[in-house]
Amino acid sequence: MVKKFAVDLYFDLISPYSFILFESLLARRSTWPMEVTLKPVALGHIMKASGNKPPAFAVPAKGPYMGRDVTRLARYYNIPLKFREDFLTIIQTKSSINADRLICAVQLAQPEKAEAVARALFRRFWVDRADIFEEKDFLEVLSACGVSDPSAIVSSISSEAVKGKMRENTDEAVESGCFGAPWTVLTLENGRKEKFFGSDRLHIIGHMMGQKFDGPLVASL
Ligand SMILES: N[C@@H](CCC(=O)N[C@@H](CS)C(=O)NCC(=O)O)C(=O)O
Repeated sequence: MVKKFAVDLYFDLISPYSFILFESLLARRSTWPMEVTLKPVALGHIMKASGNKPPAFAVPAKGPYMGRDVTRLARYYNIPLKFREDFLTIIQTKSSINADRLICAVQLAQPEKAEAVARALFRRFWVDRADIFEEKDFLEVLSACGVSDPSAIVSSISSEAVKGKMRENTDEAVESGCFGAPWTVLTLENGRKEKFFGSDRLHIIGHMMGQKFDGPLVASL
């Protein structure tokens, strides 16, 4: 049996580049020998802990660039992401932490549904331009994904177990040198860990596993 590489994908739903890597990396599981573990994190905390700032606040020109760049990337990967014009307002007024915690809650209670829930949340926010901030948003997503007992899962978002899982992912990312999202940690055969910032290092991740990057993705979305 081919040995699989362990790949930890740290992401925040509020990050459009995280959505791009979520889809483009996961789609390659059918050809690359890897086991991907999804690790939702609190990007705001990572920014603070690493002394970073959201790019558009650090350098105003990065805001409009990001909109164009993300749109171009999404088109390249055939991901129906639509960059939101209200993105800067949203990151100043809302938090995705509960939506990220919702993924952790599903991972703890019904792990086989966690990837579908993460995808549904990404799509809801970045494709349908709907909210992922309130209990009603979460209930809709969980029901659509066939998660059983959605109300109990939503209530568990504020439990110590779920909050602790998010904290653990976030601290682990920061300790590994993370300063933004997405962040990927690939464990090589000799145990060495290679770390990657961004969705634009996919070809190098594949290369380090001895795999060829086969270009744009025909998404099954
Ligand atoms: N070049 C990267 C950009 C990723 C990126 O800008 N991520 C944002 C969050 S959406 C971030 O954490 N930025 C921190 C930074 O640029 O230092 C890519 O293509 O994925």
